[in-house]
Amino acid sequence: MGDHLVRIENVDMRYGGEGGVLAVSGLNIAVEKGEFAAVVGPSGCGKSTLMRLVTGLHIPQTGSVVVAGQQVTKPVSIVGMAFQNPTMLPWRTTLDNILLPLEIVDKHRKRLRAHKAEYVAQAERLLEIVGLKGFGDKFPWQLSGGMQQRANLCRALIHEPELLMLDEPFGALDAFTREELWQVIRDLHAQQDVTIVLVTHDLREAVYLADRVFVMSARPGRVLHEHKIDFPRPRELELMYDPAFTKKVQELRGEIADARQVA
Ligand SMILES: Nc1ncnc2c1ncn2[C@@H]1O[C@H](COP(=O)(O)OP(=O)(O)OP(=O)(O)O)[C@@H](O)[C@H]1O
Repeated sequence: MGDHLVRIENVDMRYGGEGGVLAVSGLNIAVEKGEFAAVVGPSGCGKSTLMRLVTGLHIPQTGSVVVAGQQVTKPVSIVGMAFQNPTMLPWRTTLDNILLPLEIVDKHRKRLRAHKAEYVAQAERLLEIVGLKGFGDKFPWQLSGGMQQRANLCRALIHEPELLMLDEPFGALDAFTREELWQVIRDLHAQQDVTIVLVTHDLREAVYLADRVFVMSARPGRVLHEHKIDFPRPRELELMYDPAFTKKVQELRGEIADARQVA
């Protein structure tokens, strides 16, 4: 069914060679093109390992990882990534930080030289979507934590990746800023034609943003439950007061509590 951008089948991933830590085992995950998927689970269940598998930073010992129809055997260039702590270079302006991935990826480097104005316009368009219009010439240290995370999202999207992987990107922010950024990422997803996989501990975040939520078991991680989240879009923050929303969050909380007990 559907057209899968990410398909993980029967994957085992062990750290430190034979006899090492089995991080995930029998992992199966399929994410459709254009979908917003969230992955939740107990601490240490292998969520970050999953990110590394999809981006090709780890190659599994068993099973297969296919992204955009290609078996993953090395780092994947159609992926954008954003992590909890944005690492902006302090000596570069925000705009130049956003353009950085283009200087690193071979394919874009030549294009960047020839079409700089186009890419600058694209960066400015992204800055506008995330609410940072006019901040491109500021240095990262002149921005608040939430603003840096907004810029970080622009940087992850500048090369127009088909897939955006987000590893707890809002974890370090206060509750209000986090909610603001949920709306930013919701709008980016709606406007950019990008598939998103979000790894998070925050169940409200998962249910508010995602079309599909995967619940992982304790280590070795595998998917215990998969939920389709059907709340219509665009979703407003008020949705979180809806009894159906709370019910879904509680259902997930119960499943994770059970998964922890098995550990
Ligand atoms: N380089 C490594 N060497 C050995 N074990 C590792 C390594 N990286 C991760 N692990 C182990 O593999 C398991 C999964 O790690 P991973 O970082 O993927 O979990 P996680 O779900 O992201 O954790 P958390 O929820 O705490 O962020 C953990 O139990 C961890 O101890």
